[in-house]
Amino acid sequence: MIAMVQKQSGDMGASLATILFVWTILKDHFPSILNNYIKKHFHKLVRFVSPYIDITFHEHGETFSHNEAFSAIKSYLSTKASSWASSFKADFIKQSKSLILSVDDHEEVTDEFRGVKVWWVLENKQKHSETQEKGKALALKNRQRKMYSNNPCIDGNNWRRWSFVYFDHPATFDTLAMESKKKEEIMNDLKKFSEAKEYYAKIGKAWKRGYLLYGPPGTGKSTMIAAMANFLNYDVYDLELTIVKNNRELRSLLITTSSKSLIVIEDIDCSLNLTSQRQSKSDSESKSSEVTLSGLLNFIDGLCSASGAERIVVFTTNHVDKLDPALIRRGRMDKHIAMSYCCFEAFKVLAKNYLDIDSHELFAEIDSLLAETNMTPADVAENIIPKSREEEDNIADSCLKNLIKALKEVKPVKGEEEERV
Ligand SMILES: Nc1ncnc2c1ncn2[C@@H]1O[C@H](COP(=O)(O)OP(=O)(O)OP(=O)(O)O)[C@@H](O)[C@H]1O
Ligand SMILES: [Mg+2]
Repeated sequence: MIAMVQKQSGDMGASLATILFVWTILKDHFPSILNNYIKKHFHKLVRFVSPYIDITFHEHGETFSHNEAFSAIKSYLSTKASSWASSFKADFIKQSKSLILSVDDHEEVTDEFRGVKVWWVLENKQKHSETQEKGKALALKNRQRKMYSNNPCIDGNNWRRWSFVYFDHPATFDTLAMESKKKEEIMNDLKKFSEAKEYYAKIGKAWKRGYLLYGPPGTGKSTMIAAMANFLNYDVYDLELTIVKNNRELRSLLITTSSKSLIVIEDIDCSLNLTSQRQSKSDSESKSSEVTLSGLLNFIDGLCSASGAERIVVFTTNHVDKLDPALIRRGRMDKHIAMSYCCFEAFKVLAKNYLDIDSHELFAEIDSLLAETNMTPADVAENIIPKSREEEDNIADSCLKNLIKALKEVKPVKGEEEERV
């Protein structure tokens, strides 16, 4: 919003007209370098003789906060505008229950304040707001992210629900050992989710997505969570259910999580033994924790519907078959991801990470050994880490030989053809 206030009148206005006239002639007849030079001084001159003062009121302040002055002017002008302007915008203003009419973009409203003439113009500076949006996104990207863990509730009044450390996990999808097709699918899914604010609002669903990561220990479930958080630039809330006493506490913890966060419940099967059998147990048997499956599900379902905040809920388990079907049904856990033993493609990611090699003469042998062996990426990684200083001369060679030896020691699991990572 720009207010042009009349400073002086008479001669000054005439001088400005003359300067503008001369400027038009100069512009057409001088080369661009000279043109720039004249331009600089021309603006100084115009400012000096101009009979007006321009005052700009931005809608948002430097810190992207809303400028109260802007709203006040908007309301003030709505009373004036009706007699001057012919094109209006109608909207709500904070703390006002009724609809406010305001001047449309570029529409001018003339006003007089203590004998001084003021022209008000609403200017929609698209570029400026784009810059603000970009600035906001950059600030969000560069903020230091946090990893929270919940504290037990000892004194209800002074309960510090979450403690945090700065989140600085190096895992990314690049370093995650997994088939590239599968990785891409997950990345696309995450990206789609993070850009779907309007879609969730349209269908009236809470802006959240549930992931279930399952697989044997050491297959990269926790590593995947770190990669997801890094990919999305989210905070992580590591929710330890075993120290949550009841549903009330659980709710209180969940509603204090912030937007753009991953809420993680690791080893969901062990956390509370939330299985069908558990539900049928009597209250006395399950009083160590009163968090119930239905409580957990309700909060997860209702989570963020009030605030419209963006959250991803991740459960991990080593035993997917032990989980209550209600907990993992589609719609609740939207995506089920099997994390499994190391395949050759996953091994190549690890070889690149740990040894910085893309190929090696021993790769073919490793390929066929991995195809008939169940070894986790954690074990593969452990075997290709250089163990001693002597290995430094030919690190890749000796580390790959270590791995081959270890693979040969692991008995092939016949008939148990599990899906590989
Ligand atoms: N898919 C993988 N990609 C890269 N590194 C991995 C992968 N899987 C395991 N690792 C390595 O092994 C270590 C252990 O893996 P991680 O903690 O992610 O396994 P997990 O599946 O969460 O195991 P658990 O079920 O015991 O919690 C990691 O720190 C990482 O170095
Ligand atoms: Mg883990």
